[in-house]
Amino acid sequence: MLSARASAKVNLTLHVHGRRADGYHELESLVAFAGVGDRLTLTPASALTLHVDGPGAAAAGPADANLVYKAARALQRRQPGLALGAFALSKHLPVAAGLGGGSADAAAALRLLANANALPLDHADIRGAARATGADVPVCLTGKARMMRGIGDELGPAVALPLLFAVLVNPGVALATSDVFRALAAPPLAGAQLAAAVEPPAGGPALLRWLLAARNDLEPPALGLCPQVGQALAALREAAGCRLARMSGSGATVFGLFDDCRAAAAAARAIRVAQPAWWVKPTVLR
Ligand SMILES: C[C@@](CO)(OP(=O)(O)O)[C@H](O)COP(=O)(O)OP(=O)(O)OC[C@H]1O[C@@H](n2ccc(N)nc2=O)[C@H](O)[C@@H]1O
Ligand SMILES: Nc1ncnc2c1ncn2[C@@H]1O[C@H](COP(=O)(O)OP(=O)(O)O)[C@@H](O)[C@H]1O
Repeated sequence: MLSARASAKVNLTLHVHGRRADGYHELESLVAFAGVGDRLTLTPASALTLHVDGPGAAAAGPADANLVYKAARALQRRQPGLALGAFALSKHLPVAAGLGGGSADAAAALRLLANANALPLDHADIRGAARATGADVPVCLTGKARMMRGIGDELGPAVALPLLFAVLVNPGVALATSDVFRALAAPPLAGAQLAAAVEPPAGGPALLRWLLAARNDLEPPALGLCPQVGQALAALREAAGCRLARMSGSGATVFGLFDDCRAAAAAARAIRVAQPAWWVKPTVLR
């Protein structure tokens, strides 16, 4: 049996440049990965199957619509002789949460299938299957912090982040990515003057200044659709030692960055006491 971690993705920044003719949006985002996630295993078998359990299993929807299947089928179309097998997904991340849980699961499926079939991860068919499965899957496949551009298909070099002590807070409301982009009502991309690609600075203080000067353009429309995003941001901002609080992706999960792991743990404890129904996780982003 092969096993892979599917780590939550956190968009430390997310700038939307505009809407393309096909409805997708070009963006620029510094993506990092958290120490919390789902777990996927693959046991050799002649047929492709998927069993889902864990606290998020029901919210993830029917197994046959799972992104694990979509990724496996996308790779099988490109590699007809692909050895498949029985997947088991332990679903812990909140669903439709801006943490890319489904994309992380799909990327984990591609990593396991690559391993089982002796395919290198940078094989054109693995990369093609990732792109065909979802905009966030290519970056999740790499699992390393980096800038993501285009609609998620253009990836910058891996970025060595300093230790980022964080708390992730999901206020228990599912937000569909497409609804948040629609509410943004971004201008068409055609004619937009795109600035040259920028890489984040190395080093803690410079990186924090750079992060503070950046934003998540999807936060205002998400706040309009889901006021609980504002409550979760306020809870983080009130916590001692919180340097930055921002929404990840299309929400509703927000993250706070803290001076050290004790401050992050204390903030997580206080938020859990005040909001026992929320999903609250202290973690390190890398
Ligand atoms: C916004 C981001 C930021 O990392 O994350 P999430 O909030 O979903 O985690 C991603 O770009 C989401 O990636 P992913 O969730 O894989 O998107 P997809 O399944 O391909 O697209 C879902 C829907 O989102 C919209 N969409 C997605 C990506 C993009 N660059 N422009 C878009 O307009 C489209 O309406 C699309 O139909
Ligand atoms: N393995 C999966 N985990 C979570 N959601 C999944 C999965 N497969 C398919 N989905 C569907 O994908 C949608 C987006 O889920 P998710 O990836 O959790 O969103 P987000 O990227 O906003 O965190 C959900 O509506 C869900 O029904």
